[in-house]
Amino acid sequence: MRVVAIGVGGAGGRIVDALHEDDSTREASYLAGGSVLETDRGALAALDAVSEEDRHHFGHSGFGGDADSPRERIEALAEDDHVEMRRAVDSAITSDAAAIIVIAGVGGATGSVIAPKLTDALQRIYDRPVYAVSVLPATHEEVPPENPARAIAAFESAANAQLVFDNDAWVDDRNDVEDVTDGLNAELAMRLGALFSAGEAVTAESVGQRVVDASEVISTLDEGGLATIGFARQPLGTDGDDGSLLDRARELVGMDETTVDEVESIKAVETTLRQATNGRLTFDCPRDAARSGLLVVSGPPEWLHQTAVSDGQSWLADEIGSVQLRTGDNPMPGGDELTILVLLGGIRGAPRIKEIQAATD
Ligand SMILES: Nc1nc2c(ncn2[C@@H]2O[C@H](COP(=O)(O)OP(=O)(O)OP(=O)(O)O)[C@@H](O)[C@H]2O)c(=O)[nH]1
Repeated sequence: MRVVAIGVGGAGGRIVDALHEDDSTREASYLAGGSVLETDRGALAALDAVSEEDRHHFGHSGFGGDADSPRERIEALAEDDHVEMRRAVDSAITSDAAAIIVIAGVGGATGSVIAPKLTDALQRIYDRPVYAVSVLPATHEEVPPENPARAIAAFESAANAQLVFDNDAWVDDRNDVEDVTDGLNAELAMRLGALFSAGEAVTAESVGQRVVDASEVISTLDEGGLATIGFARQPLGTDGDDGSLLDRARELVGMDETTVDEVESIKAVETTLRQATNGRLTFDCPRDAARSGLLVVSGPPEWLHQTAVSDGQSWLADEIGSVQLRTGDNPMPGGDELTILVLLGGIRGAPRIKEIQAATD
């Protein structure tokens, strides 16, 4: 599924940069374009992969200079420059993109004010879904509580859904977020990349038996609310001293290079799926809070036995208690790992969000 990524503010810009990096490592590109809007010239200049023409500085109108808080200043700027901002990103939005994603750290003033307004403006013009990627601040950061609270609420009405990344789940409270942003952004970009590149097959051999196309991702996110991504990988090439899983599986079937035993495949999918679902999600929430789900199993075609995939689907359906579960496989000919991506959508009433909203009461 091809997407255009629009980053707003410091976090938004760096995450678009990381998506470009991730996209360049994939066999089939999912990033149709990337654009960044930022008030801080230094942060714009520090980006690597975003082209010069896709970096847009705003805030030069001088409005908001006498505002009481950074948030009020950005609100005044947004009022003055909103048409200019929307036009600035228009050129990145190409017709081959099935969706637009607007990315921001919602703890800051720029991201929390501008990104929901931009989402609303894009939603009015383009006839394709506009998703927010909201990065929540870690609890040990000192951010004005109204920034995340108001941004989450504004995205709820402006975006088709919010894919959430919670820094709190990923940053140790002894660390400053700014010291670990490269790792956080690479992780988020890898998970978004795994979601959007599923189904972007490059060869006939890599077309799955149950292909995940753009409409499956869109339908999963159609439940609105929040979404979170789980991910796990299992190397098939090395398995400690016992020889590789791949080798052992091939031995079981008489050294046939292209066949993998069904039982071995079922076990590998099950273990990896449990890690993806019960391990760290981009945003932690009770698994049964989801109203929709998407399971994507990727790996060498000989490992993607239909029984293994459908057993995995049954396990996940039980775990999340959702009837709206879509499943697909994504064959990677010649690959040496099995990866599982779980997208949970339609999440509402998550404890972490209630906490953020309560902080402003
Ligand atoms: N995951 C991640 N989080 C970040 C990154 N940079 C900042 N953050 C988070 O996002 C919040 C907002 O920071 P920025 O994006 O720099 O702020 P901004 O939107 O530019 O807004 P102002 O600088 O306040 O005008 C911070 O409080 C952090 O929680 C990043 O590169 N990755």
